[in-house]
Amino acid sequence: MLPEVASWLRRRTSVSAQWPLETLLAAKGGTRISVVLPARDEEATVGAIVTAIREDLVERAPLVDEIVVIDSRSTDRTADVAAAAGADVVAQDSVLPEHGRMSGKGEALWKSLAVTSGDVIVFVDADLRGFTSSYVTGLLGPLLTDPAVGYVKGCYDRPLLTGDRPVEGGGGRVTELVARPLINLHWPLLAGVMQPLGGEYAGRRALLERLPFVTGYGVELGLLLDVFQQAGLDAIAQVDLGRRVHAHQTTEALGAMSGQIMLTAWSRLQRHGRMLPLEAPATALTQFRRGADGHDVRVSDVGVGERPPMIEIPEYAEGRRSLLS
Ligand SMILES: O=c1ccn([C@@H]2O[C@H](COP(=O)(O)OP(=O)(O)O[C@H]3O[C@H](CO)[C@@H](O)[C@H](O)[C@H]3O)[C@@H](O)[C@H]2O)c(=O)[nH]1
Ligand SMILES: O=C(O)[C@H](O)COP(=O)(O)O
Repeated sequence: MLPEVASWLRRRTSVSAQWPLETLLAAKGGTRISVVLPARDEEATVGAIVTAIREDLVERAPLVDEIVVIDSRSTDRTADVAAAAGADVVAQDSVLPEHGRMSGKGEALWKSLAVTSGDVIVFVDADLRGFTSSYVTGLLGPLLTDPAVGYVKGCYDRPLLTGDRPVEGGGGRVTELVARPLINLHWPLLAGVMQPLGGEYAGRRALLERLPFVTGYGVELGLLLDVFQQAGLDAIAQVDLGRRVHAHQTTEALGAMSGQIMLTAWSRLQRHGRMLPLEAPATALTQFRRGADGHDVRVSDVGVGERPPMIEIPEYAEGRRSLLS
């Protein structure tokens, strides 16, 4: 391991228990905090997550100022369940409609910047099981107590739920098979980030609004690489949140996610001058399924789009200016 990585790990890794609520309340001062949950068809889990945050961090202690669920074109009761649990629910496509509709998780997160007011924003996936509010307090710890930190990633143990009992350490397959090797190959200084794709992280608005957001599942890798490029390793911290259990996607779906991750990495290699300009990679992914007469071919487009930094959107920038004046 590079000495810089070992040093970063020592200085910038903590565990959520190190950040008790009293410490955070004392450090919060006038900092507004938003929690954002992107959600597509998460009626089974979103309610319990919103309830835990509302009860522990809004009602019992005034730490979180708003909980916003971005409803990402759900076809189930996600919006109703989230609203009943106490979240402000915003339909992804109702935000900045004049800027069109892109799709996927990254689009939901980008749009969340335009409808929240926090100085610090905490993102939490809406498909987590066994969620506790210590996820949120843990992620807030370094941000509320150290002005040099701008971005905090969660890390955790990730079991794979299959059959009767979980396979410990078996989850996070795209992380282990695609993202981590890519990061170690091209961005070795980021090798200490234990869960680069994890969906639980927090950042300062002043930083997030200056970053482009990749659509789809490239958003986490894009943000991590861009924060590193713009703010440097020391602006990043990570907090051990314990264990993370979520709904697993099929291997086929993870293949498409991996394609998006690789294309995102490729775009940053080009943009950050780490690779000679080459012909753009193809975005068609060919996959196979056993059919009645041999193999059925499925071709999907795993190309990712990109939204510009939110601060470049006139409607948003105008709102920010009037807030600050
Ligand atoms: O179009 C979409 C797709 C997903 N989601 C939500 O985003 C979160 C994560 O999506 P999910 O499909 O559960 O992703 P995972 O399979 O869990 O993928 C992991 O890896 C991805 C790639 O880095 C990250 O985006 C995820 O946060 C991380 O959990 C969930 O709340 C989804 O409901 C949306 O809001 N819109
Ligand atoms: O983060 C990942 O690597 C992907 O979401 C896959 O996770 P899983 O292997 O736990 O389903």
